[in-house]
Amino acid sequence: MLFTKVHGLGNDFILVNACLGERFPDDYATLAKEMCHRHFGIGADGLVLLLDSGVADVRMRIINSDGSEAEMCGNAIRCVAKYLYEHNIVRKEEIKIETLAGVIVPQVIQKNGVVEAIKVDMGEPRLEREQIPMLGAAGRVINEPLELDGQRFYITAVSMGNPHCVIFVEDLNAVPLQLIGPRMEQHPAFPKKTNVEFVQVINPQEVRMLVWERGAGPTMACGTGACAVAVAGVLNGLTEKKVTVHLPGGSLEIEWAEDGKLYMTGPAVEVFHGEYTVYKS
Ligand SMILES: N[C@@H](CCC[C@H](N)C(=O)O)C(=O)O
Repeated sequence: MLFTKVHGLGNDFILVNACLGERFPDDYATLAKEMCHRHFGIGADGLVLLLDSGVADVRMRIINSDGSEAEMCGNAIRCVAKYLYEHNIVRKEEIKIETLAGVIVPQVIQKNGVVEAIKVDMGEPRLEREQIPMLGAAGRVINEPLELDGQRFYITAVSMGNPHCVIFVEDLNAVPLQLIGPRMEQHPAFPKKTNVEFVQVINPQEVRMLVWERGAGPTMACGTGACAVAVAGVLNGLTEKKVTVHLPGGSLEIEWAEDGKLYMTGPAVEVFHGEYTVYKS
């Protein structure tokens, strides 16, 4: 099976293009777990499958390294757009990509004929509890207390198609991510589990963030997470609608625009191509 290894700010993926006739087993969950394994496989945070679409240029499926399927992935979709454009598979400056979170539209930004960045129309955030079914009553979840093993956290819940739990902290260096991340991910308040973002505000235009991803653990960056953080910052009166989000792997520019949509701009990198032999472990 031919694949391409890609990353967006160190959030890395194995991309398999089924539109090119590439064949792969039906059991995506096992395949993702095996291919993404850092020691027994290629190593990645997720497996990205490209398939034919009836409504867009291409369909993207994202399978986390634990085998679970996510609705959307911001870093992966930038990588997919660059891959489709540079390999002349979809040579359009605006590419329509079908995901479980709807059709997402990345735009290829070039400088002197070279793809410099990808700006993605990530759509509108979803804030109603009905869409993030948790904590009971109607309304939004903005800076609300949530108990976790006797500790109280103030959370803001934002869905970018996939669920995010944003927690603002005074000092990011003091956050025990490995300890709280997996427990918050699996907190019963989140029936579909959740991605968890810890955020320190530097100033109204800049934040630092750490992420524990649902189904993947700590990653170097999360595009949907950065969008959720931008929304949470505005809702909590902490940041402006245009914000730079600094992550362990680099920075993303996020804008919550007047049309209500989130726009995410950042890099995408193709690392290498390879051939994977499917085996039974
Ligand atoms: N890294 C991604 C998000 C990938 C999916 C996530 N782990 C989930 O299960 O929702 C991003 O860049 O958005």
